[in-house]
Amino acid sequence: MSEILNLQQVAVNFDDKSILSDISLQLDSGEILGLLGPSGCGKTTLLNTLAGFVTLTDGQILINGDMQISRKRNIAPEHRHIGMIFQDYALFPHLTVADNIAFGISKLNKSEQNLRVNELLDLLKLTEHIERYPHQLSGGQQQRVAIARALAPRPKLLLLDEPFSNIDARLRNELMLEIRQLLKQLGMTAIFVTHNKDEVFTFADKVAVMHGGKLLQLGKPAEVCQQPNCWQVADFLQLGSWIPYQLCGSVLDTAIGRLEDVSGLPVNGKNRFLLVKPKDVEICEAGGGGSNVIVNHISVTEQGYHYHLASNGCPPELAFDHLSLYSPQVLALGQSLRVKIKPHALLVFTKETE
Ligand SMILES: Nc1ncnc2c1ncn2[C@@H]1O[C@H](COP(=O)(O)OP(=O)(O)OP(=O)(O)O)[C@@H](O)[C@H]1O
Repeated sequence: MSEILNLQQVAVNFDDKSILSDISLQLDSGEILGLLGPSGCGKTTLLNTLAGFVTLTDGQILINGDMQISRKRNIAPEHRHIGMIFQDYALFPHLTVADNIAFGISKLNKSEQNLRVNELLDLLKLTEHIERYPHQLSGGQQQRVAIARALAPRPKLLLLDEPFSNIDARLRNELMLEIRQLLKQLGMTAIFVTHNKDEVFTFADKVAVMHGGKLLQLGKPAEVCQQPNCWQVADFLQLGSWIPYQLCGSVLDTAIGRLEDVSGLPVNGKNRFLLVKPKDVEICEAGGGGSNVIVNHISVTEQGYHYHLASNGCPPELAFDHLSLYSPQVLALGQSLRVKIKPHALLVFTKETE
């Protein structure tokens, strides 16, 4: 597979304030990258920098192996061969579906324009709406028009800023799968921004998790989920609950039990937390000792009951107030019980607390 995009130590400042720093990533032809991170971490700024709406402060961007962009060598957005789809689709309200799609290809002769528009109408199942205006379309149909418009100039790379945020939750999954299939069919390379980790796992081949203007981790969704490389990634992806621990030699103590022979962990100190995935917590059979947690919230989910547990009767330095447990077992609010951690696949981080 050929490389379409290569970012090397990209940095962007606004008014001398660092917004993006040291961003390096590569994307091969046909790959879909999901850019994930908390609000304000710089996702949209990164898309705008790639599209050419924001100027680089440092580093370089290489598009399709031959277009080199740096602070000294800027290339105008219209010459970058990049298509962009905005969160609100930004369709022209006074143009029909066909004219919206043809907007970026006005330099082609009329018959070529018509050929391309018709191809895209067909591909995106919009043919019956050809004469409609944006306000006469549903959110999903407007999104398809925006995609068709961005694809019309045959870009090398497609950028999508929160493409599913305006879509009804019930339709979202269906639409995501449909658009993913379409991009794959076209062999299109794409980067999309989202806050929603579930979207990334449905739509992306690769995930990039950002925080504070930096790229923290880049990898396949399953890799990032199973091996987050720092607490911010684990925290943002809500991979589990954080509980404090103390380490004494190779014995790790928590409010819900002791784990033996855990060698190679960071030495004891402040702000040491164990990431406990819900599947790694189990309820002890009766007679397994006194209670160590209390149920302080219950919700119903497709996977059974979701309980929030708080520690009960442990030293203050090991206390926690939120441990997730999914179970088909019926427990009452305020009920005390005993749980333990299954001693495998432990993830331990130094988590900075406010
Ligand atoms: N034109 C600008 N001038 C100055 N600061 C800006 C400008 N645009 C964005 N910022 C700042 O840059 C930071 C990153 O913003 P950006 O919109 O890229 O984040 P984001 O991750 O896309 O956020 P969200 O998920 O909320 O859309 C924020 O602190 C924002 O206030």
